[in-house]
Amino acid sequence: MERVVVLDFGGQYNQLIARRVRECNVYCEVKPYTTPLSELQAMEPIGFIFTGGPSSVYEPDSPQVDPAIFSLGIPILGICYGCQLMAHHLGGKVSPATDATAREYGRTETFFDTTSPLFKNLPAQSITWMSHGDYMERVPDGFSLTAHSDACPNVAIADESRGFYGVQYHPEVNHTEYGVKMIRNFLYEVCGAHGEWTMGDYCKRAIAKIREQVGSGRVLLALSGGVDSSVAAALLAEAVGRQLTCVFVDHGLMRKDEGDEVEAAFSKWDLNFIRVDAEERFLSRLSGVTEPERKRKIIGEEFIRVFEEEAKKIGAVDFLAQGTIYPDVIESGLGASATIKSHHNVGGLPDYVDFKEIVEPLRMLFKDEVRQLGRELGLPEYLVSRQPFPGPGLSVRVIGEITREKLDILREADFIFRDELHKAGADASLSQYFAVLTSMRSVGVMGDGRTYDYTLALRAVNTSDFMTADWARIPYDVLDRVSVRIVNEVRSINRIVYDITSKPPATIEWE
Ligand SMILES: Nc1ncnc2c1ncn2[C@@H]1O[C@H](COP(=O)(O)OP(=O)(O)OP(=O)(O)O)[C@@H](O)[C@H]1O
Ligand SMILES: O=c1[nH]c(=O)c2[nH+]cn([C@@H]3O[C@H](COP(=O)(O)O)[C@@H](O)[C@H]3O)c2[nH]1
Ligand SMILES: NC(=O)CC[C@H](N)C(=O)O
Ligand SMILES: [Mg+2]
Repeated sequence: MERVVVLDFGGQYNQLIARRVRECNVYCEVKPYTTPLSELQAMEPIGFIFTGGPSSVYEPDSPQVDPAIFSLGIPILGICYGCQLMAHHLGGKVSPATDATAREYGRTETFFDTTSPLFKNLPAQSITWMSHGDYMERVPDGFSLTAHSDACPNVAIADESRGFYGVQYHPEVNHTEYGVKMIRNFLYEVCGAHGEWTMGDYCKRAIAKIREQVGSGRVLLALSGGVDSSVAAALLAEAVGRQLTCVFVDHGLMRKDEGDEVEAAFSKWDLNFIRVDAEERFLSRLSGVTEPERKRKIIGEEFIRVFEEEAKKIGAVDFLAQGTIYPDVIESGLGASATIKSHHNVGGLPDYVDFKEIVEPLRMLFKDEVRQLGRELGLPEYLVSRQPFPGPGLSVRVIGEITREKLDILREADFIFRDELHKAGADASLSQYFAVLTSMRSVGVMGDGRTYDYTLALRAVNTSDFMTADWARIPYDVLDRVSVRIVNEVRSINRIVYDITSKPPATIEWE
């Protein structure tokens, strides 16, 4: 299948670049810039995209590429740092911009040479989104200038004969008006893509691949009832039928009534389904643990131990399947980006796992692609469009030490928040919403008496990719109803706050 390799230099929007390419029906993968050239070549890409990144190419330890990449005859699109890197390697000069020259952040009116393949059929003037402090002082030989802004003469460069294109702005972000069209032009006009990446095709290929990997073996799927593992269940059931057993672990960190709801939903499917009550063992291992990464690692390990035990009971299970998706892999610290959180199913996995092989049929898909695949497989819309719920569950929503009592308080409060949002018809437009027990106490007054109780935080965000997010503007009267109900109906909470931070700088979950 035709593919593009996105070479990661540590930019914030790298996942977005990959998503945009896939939206244009071309498959792509993100690889760290340190990947050996031979490995990149073996992937037989039709094009490379070099991402942005925080470094400056002229610094001694800045990320570099094997210069031989420029002799492969494969087109390259460089974005920001990636553009500067290309210029630097091919004989141009990159320098820090002084105020007088071209340091640009944010929306920028930009002027394009529409005879360039990258800007074909686009307006000659539009808004781009910039974020750079360096600029190309000298453009390499063989390159022409194909865009400029008022502040900067060198906004885009091109060497059509070699298929090398560089842009100083970020075409992948929504603020760049025609960004996706420019990426599409690179793929179709420059790399000669045919657009082979569609969900229907992916579904067929994934089923064939699972059959080939698993043969007549038995598979245990870790099923949470969330979107990813439910889609994985449908896909695996299609591929290997009764060779599949789905194991749902009730770790005592679920939301109110969730365990029973998952069991009820999946008992109706034509599946081998097992619910394991593991509350006691998870809570006892988490007792006294306060550090978020430590909690995540414990949960990741305990999950695997439960799966191993269940596999022994079934007998002759060689394969452990999980609903891991691409952002789980990327966010767990692949490549040049920093590890923000260890996802229990990737970075949180213990060193030793007693299964012959792991099956992760969604490992290369983004969330919206998983939802699309679910629809392709005929899953009901309510299941496919649900808000995500993290594997470590409420353990990352009780700050610090987890106790049964705190979990119960949080479950009740979280239920009221979700219930009121649903009644107000506000839930469908939110990407994710939940309550957090901060474990902080403060003084209040109730029934003329002094209280010294917990502060609860409410969080609701909108996002398309969960990599960046904005806090949701929930109407005040809805927040008011939630607040009144929680302080009245849930004991031990006397103060409620609403989280108004975006991601970045915060993350969606509090731990
Ligand atoms: N309680 C659980 N029991 C069994 N497996 C689980 C449980 N929680 C998580 N997993 C496994 O870990 C994977 C990652 O969890 P994650 O929450 O990202 O996905 P999900 O629950 O399937 O979907 P969603 O992101 O929509 O919640 C799941 O796909 C599943 O394989
Ligand atoms: O399955 C999961 N295992 C985890 O360990 C995990 N941590 C965060 N999340 C979910 O990922 C999205 C981004 O979350 P953050 O902004 O908090 O990193 C949000 O949707 C979070 O709910 C997880 N999902
Ligand atoms: N966003 C980026 O890739 C920034 C690249 C480079 N460090 C600059 O500031 O110009
Ligand atoms: Mg989940």
